[in-house]
Amino acid sequence: MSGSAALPAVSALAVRDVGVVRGGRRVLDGVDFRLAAGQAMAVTGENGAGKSTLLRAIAGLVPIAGGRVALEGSGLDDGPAARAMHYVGHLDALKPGLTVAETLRFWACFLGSPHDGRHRRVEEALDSLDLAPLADLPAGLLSAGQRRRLAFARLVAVPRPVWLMDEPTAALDAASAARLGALMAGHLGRGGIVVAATHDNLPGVDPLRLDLPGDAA
Ligand SMILES: Nc1ncnc2c1ncn2[C@@H]1O[C@H](COP(=O)(O)OP(=O)(O)OP(=O)(O)O)[C@@H](O)[C@H]1O
Repeated sequence: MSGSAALPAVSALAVRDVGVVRGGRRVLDGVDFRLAAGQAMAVTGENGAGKSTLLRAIAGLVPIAGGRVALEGSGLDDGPAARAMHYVGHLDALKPGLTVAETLRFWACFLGSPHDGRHRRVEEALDSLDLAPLADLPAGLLSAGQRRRLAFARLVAVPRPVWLMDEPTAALDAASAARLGALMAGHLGRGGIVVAATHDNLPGVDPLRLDLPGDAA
């Protein structure tokens, strides 16, 4: 397994008493946890409990109505720090006309640092998610599971310490889920942090658990 890049330092992700209001309704209330470098959290709860909302709030994609999100030890701990995080949601934002390799090159250039060996990282990303045989295929022709693998390849192409993953194993077959598990385990081993909303187990990872109540109202 590849993806051996050193990560920018983050000693912990602290989510302190976070609340979120959506559509005039309180969806999350008093969510509070801290993950140290190397730790993973599986966020569970019934449909509508707020799992996706929590990930998006941590990523700074939806406003929080109270509390705070901090990346300790990074110098970025005053509020959400998007450039230290990857958010991989349900909808894989892929341009259908770009090939798999072009997509990864675009991400590496657009999101990565100019000094972090972009070309090598793109090769690593193709390899890590078994995408090399699909490198020249337009993203619009990929199957659901292949699209998902391409979305996760971004995590390798652009190293960031915090991975926020919404239903990461959805649409993945057993072999791809195992690859993803190995990728997550490697990330944690290098001091990364993972928060995953999931109804399933996370293969190869033994996460802490946060079960959101069904109705925070
Ligand atoms: N843009 C929005 N505007 C208003 N309400 C929203 C919006 N997005 C989500 N919600 C509401 O927020 C609540 C939490 O939704 P969320 O998608 O976070 O749940 P979830 O736990 O991820 O669900 P699932 O398991 O079905 O994916 C739901 O009641 C949903 O209707």
